[in-house]
Amino acid sequence: MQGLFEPLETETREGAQLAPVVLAVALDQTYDYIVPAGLEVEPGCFVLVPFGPQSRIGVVWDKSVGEPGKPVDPKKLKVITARLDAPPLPEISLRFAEWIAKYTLAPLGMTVRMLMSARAVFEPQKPRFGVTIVGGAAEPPRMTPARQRALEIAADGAIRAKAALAAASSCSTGVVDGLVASGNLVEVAIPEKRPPVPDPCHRVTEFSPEQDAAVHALRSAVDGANFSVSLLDGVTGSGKTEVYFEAVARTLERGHQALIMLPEIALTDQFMRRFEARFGAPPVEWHSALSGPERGRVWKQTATGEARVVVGARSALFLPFSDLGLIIVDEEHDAGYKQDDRVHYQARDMAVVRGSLGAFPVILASATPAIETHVNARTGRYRHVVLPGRFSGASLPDVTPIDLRVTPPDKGKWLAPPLVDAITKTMADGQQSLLFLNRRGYAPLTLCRSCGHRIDCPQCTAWLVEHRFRGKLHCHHCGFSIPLPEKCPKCAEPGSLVACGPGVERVAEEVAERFPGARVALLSSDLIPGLTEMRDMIRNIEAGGIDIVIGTQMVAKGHHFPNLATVGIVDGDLGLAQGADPRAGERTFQLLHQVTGRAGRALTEGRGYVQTHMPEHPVMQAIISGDREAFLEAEIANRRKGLLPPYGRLVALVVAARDKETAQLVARDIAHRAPRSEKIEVLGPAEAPLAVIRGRHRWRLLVKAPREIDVQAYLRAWLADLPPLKGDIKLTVDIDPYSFL
Ligand SMILES: Nc1ncnc2c1ncn2[C@@H]1O[C@H](COP(=O)(O)OP(=O)(O)OP(=O)(O)O)[C@@H](O)[C@H]1O
Ligand SMILES: [Zn+2]
Repeated sequence: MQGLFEPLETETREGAQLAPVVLAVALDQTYDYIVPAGLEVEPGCFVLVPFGPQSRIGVVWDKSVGEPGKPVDPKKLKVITARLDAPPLPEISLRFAEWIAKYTLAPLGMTVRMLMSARAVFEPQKPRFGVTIVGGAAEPPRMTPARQRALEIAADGAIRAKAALAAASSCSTGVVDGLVASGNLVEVAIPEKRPPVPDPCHRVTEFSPEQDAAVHALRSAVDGANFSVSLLDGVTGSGKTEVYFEAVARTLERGHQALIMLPEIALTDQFMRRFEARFGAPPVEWHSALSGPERGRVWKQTATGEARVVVGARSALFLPFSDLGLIIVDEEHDAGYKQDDRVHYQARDMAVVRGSLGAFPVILASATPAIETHVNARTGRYRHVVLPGRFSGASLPDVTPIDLRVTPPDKGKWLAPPLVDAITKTMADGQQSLLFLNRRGYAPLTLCRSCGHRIDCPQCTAWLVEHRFRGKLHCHHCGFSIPLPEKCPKCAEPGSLVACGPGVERVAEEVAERFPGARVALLSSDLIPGLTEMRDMIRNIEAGGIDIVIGTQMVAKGHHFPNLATVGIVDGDLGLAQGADPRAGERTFQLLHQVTGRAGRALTEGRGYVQTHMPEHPVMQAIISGDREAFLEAEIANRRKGLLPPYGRLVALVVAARDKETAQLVARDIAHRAPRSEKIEVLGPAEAPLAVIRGRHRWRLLVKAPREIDVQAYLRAWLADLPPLKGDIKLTVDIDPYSFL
């Protein structure tokens, strides 16, 4: 790509060559810097520049961006300090950063910052040194058995770290040092490990006729060598992964890199193994559990093209791929693709943008596609590739509602008798059960029986959640925590506190009581120390070492547990109460459908049970009947009528301040200054449902615009005219919001 760059646009002022630079800070423009004589810079390369009193890293841009304001006095121009060693960003990364900044209204510097997500790349590299044998050297003057062993092992000519050689020859590193001193070994830099290369022809998968048609459609999208979006819409267990692997294979054959995005990369051990079985080598992983140096290595390997297939979380989209030719967004409906921090972007949508900028195909895969994606497939904007049945031939699980009004659980218990019976029977059959509750901890509320006090977070409008295993009360919004109190913090009555409602820990407690012989696994992100432990646990479940799995949403996604027969949803109504969220119904449907879809994937029969107080609710009806199409029709009709996405566009503005009145006044003032428009509605301000987070009071505005309106232009005009926000007041702009709290 770099060859396609236009020559750098530079001006000459008083003979100096200038380069526009974007700094990775919250500023929306380039700054001109003098390129010192003898230094070569090109667009995309990283430079160190003085900025105010500091030194900062910036990216040389290929044109000036933003309002440079008054021309800078040439005498005040500063000089680039140095060019950094990191590979330059390809041109497409610059265009991508600009696109996202424009779309999300984030400053360009902040989207550029996302392109620099591996700090190690920009730090001076300390090469690691190892030792290797010196051919033809004379025997060391003093030969010991230890020296002998070390030399025998080193004889193969490999480069090893000193410690590794010492360990292999059961001697101390002192022995190795001695051999370096005697000239028998020499210290050399250890070359960076190259990632193994996936082989598109490693294994030939036999496909069913239905799968084969889908494979064909996706392959031809790759062969089209142009931008297209395909929705791979297949029921749970239909083999979407195996099918899209063929698109990856084709991309590799054509010599391009591929990116597979997964919502929960920490849980993808199974996925990695399947990839390796298909391609003979693992993909390169990108996620938050990587160490700093690992991140640096992956970042570089995507730039050099050594990384052929990257599997990553949403931030993988910002890696500097030199020749990306395919993006797959698996579980494309997953709300985890929306980033609600700093730059508010929806990674699935930005993957589509990246594909269009790079003129290559994008594949969105899901068993429960987002309404937006469905509409795009129906209108023909996306290709619709369907896998209607499970690969194993098994049918989708039957889902039975358990009406909690009719058969409630015993007092102080959470599993209703029909669900308990189902688990008992499943255990007797030697099969697995899964209990799903999307709530971490033991109980969501701790109440004083004596004075009625509810223990809440001092900094947020939220109750503290009891985590009994860790003996703490926790705020899930700000991380605040206190040890479990023994008496009421308000009335000081000892022993008066009671836990209300269930979290997964409490369900686990009940399961242990009811099924004393069962082997139980509790999967909740806060209870598992790390990636390795998590992967071990998943493998154990897969291998049948567990009878009852209890988990939060981390068990809902993507797993394939062959022996799992029964899925019980402890609280089916949990996601439906999110008042203002237009996606609450859709999201609940997706989650419940995905969870029940874990059952009966390899066995002939799977069963799902949903505990609910409202079995007649349309979402419950859709889950129970399995009639996805009817549910979609109703949801799509609702969206159309309400001008909700994708028929209309939403933007959330959130004003936050330490002082409640200030937040409200500022929000009102902002609303008041909204430019008049016949077509655009500005709703609010209203106090946010989560009225206080981390001690900041929050007020929300919601902008509703028809699809065809350039809502960014409207917002830009509006925001440009606002008086500067004083003190600690913060305004967040969230285009296409997913959170309405
Ligand atoms: N053609 C095939 N040959 C062999 N095994 C297959 C084939 N297709 C699917 N499978 C197996 O069937 C199981 C389900 O496939 P897969 O996990 O790809 O489905 P999925 O559609 O991605 O499911 P979900 O949406 O529930 O995650 C896996 O164990 C997979 O290896
Ligand atoms: Zn809090």
